[in-house]
Amino acid sequence: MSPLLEVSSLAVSFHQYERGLRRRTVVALAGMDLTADRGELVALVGASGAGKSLLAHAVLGMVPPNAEESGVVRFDGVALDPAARRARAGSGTALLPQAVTFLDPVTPVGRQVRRSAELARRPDPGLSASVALADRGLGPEVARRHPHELSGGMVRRVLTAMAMMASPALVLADEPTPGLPPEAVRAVLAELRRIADEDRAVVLITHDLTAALEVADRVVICRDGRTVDEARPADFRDDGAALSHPYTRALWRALPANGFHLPEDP
Ligand SMILES: Nc1ncnc2c1ncn2[C@@H]1O[C@H](COP(=O)(O)OP(=O)(O)OP(=O)(O)O)[C@@H](O)[C@H]1O
Ligand code: NI
Repeated sequence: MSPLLEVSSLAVSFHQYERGLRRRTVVALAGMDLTADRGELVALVGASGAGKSLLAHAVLGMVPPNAEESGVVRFDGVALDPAARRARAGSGTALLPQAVTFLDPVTPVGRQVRRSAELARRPDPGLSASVALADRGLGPEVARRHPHELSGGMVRRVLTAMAMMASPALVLADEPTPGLPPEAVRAVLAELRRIADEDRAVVLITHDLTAALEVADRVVICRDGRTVDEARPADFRDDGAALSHPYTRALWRALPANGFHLPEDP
């Protein structure tokens, strides 16, 4: 059976005009491959600029207008063009965004979660919003607050409550952990794991290989707009001898706990 999400040879380039009419093409994604099935948490790991967020935006059918896309994105074995992928966004596919800027700064968060419940056509949006927040340890007092009155961990929980309102089959979490204290990081990862265990597919985009290894079923490694390797968390151990790709080994050995070897080290 086909996996829920299958991205094959996805490429994205940007056309930029510089100094008058000279056109320059920047290849941002040069061949990304990724699958994620229901019940699976797949970590997409790679350095800054590797193309992780762009891949997520392409899956949502939302690459910027000056971009040109090629490759295939399938859902349940059916290739969907960007417009069809956009039609799924917010319902079948949810993005768990990186930033608090996704929230409206002047509206209490409870109202914003309620708005998501309305968009998801929940029969009782107010009740759905309270339950979704309460499930995440956020009571009515927190629902009345504005985004700037919440901790980073609380903001993540509000964003998750909003993203999950439509009961999406696929969740794309773009860097959900930076800037959070360790216990909030653990809570975010545990919630993503729970979401996958509810028979949804989760793609966790992160720089944080250590965090990814704690919860992922598979780790997909990308570099310079390409998928270079895929490994199982169990392969990341000792000196990395079980990892087949040199770049993956280098990422593993560069972790502080493994001695900070520079990627050039043998
Ligand atoms: N609108 C755009 N116009 C031109 N280039 C872009 C645009 N958006 C992204 N890029 C380029 O695409 C490449 C991939 O960017 P992307 O944001 O996907 O990286 P990333 O892996 O998510 O990095 P980070 O970990 O820093 O978030 C980068 O080289 C970036 O400069
Ligand atoms: Ni990114």
